[in-house]
Amino acid sequence: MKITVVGVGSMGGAIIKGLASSSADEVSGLNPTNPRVSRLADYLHFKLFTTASEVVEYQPDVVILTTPANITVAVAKELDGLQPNTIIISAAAGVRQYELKAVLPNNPVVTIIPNTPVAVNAGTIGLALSADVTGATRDNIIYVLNQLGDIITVSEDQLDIVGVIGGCGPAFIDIFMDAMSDAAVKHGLDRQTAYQLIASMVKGTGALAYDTEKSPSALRDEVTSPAGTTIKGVEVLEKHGFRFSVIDAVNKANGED
Ligand SMILES: NC(=O)C1=CN([C@@H]2O[C@H](COP(=O)(O)OP(=O)(O)OC[C@H]3O[C@@H](n4cnc5c(N)ncnc54)[C@H](OP(=O)(O)O)[C@@H]3O)[C@@H](O)[C@H]2O)C=CC1
Ligand SMILES: O=C(O)[C@@H]1CCC=N1
Repeated sequence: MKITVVGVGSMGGAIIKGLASSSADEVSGLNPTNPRVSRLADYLHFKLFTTASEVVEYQPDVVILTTPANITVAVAKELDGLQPNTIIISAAAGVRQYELKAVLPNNPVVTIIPNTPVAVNAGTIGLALSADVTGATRDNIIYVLNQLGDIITVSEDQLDIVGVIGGCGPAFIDIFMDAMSDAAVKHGLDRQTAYQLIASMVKGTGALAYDTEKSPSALRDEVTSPAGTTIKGVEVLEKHGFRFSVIDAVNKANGED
């Protein structure tokens, strides 16, 4: 399958890395001339276009839109010569299917919110299908996204909150990990050992929750030994409003004033 990623920035680059490492497909990118992107194309060996008309001429089977959200509809409009069965997968946060359908009326359109771990095929991808996406088209979308990580299928009106948790979530976890590494350094660990320790701990915590399907509170209870060390730390997190900070970060990222 020919897959073209339009907009090779943080997200587009992560998707290309994920597809390049696992895919038997022909992956390409479109980005205005930019040395950073040229270097990535050389490194990962993908075909790089610099104009929409080159992509139209190339006739990919799947186009993944990862351009800045505010220009994504205009970028999609430039692709209006694509063959009608080219699947459009938009990753632009907040851009609705009807807006893309208005400029590409003949193409199947779905919206996703992926996250940067797609680069290592461990992504979380919120997917909103549309009513006209069925059969082989739907199967091809699932085939492409499955290579990048877990697919969470939701209705389009749920995609914003799925995007905040799954898409913004890695940044929130990164801040937590960075703070933990400062604490580890304060208590004598070197920075590299701290990073390795924390990344492993977060990976394992996620894997345990995922595999056992236990609730986070049940898993926390298994760690907090009576009169032990963990509960002392939990008390401090509660005292400083850690939970409220997390809930309110999600509120604000989801557009609440
Ligand atoms: N970052 C993330 O974790 C996530 C991002 N998204 C979505 O992905 C999209 C991109 O975000 P992100 O990667 O963070 O942003 P970036 O700014 O890192 O990437 C945007 C890319 O688009 C390129 N670009 C600009 N104009 C055009 C154009 N006309 N045609 C083709 N490419 C163009 C830019 O090129 P140049 O730099 O050369 O100007 C840049 O490489 C957004 O819509 C965002 O909502 C969704 C989920 C998660
Ligand atoms: O910050 C953003 O707007 C994008 C969407 C989800 C994650 N990053």
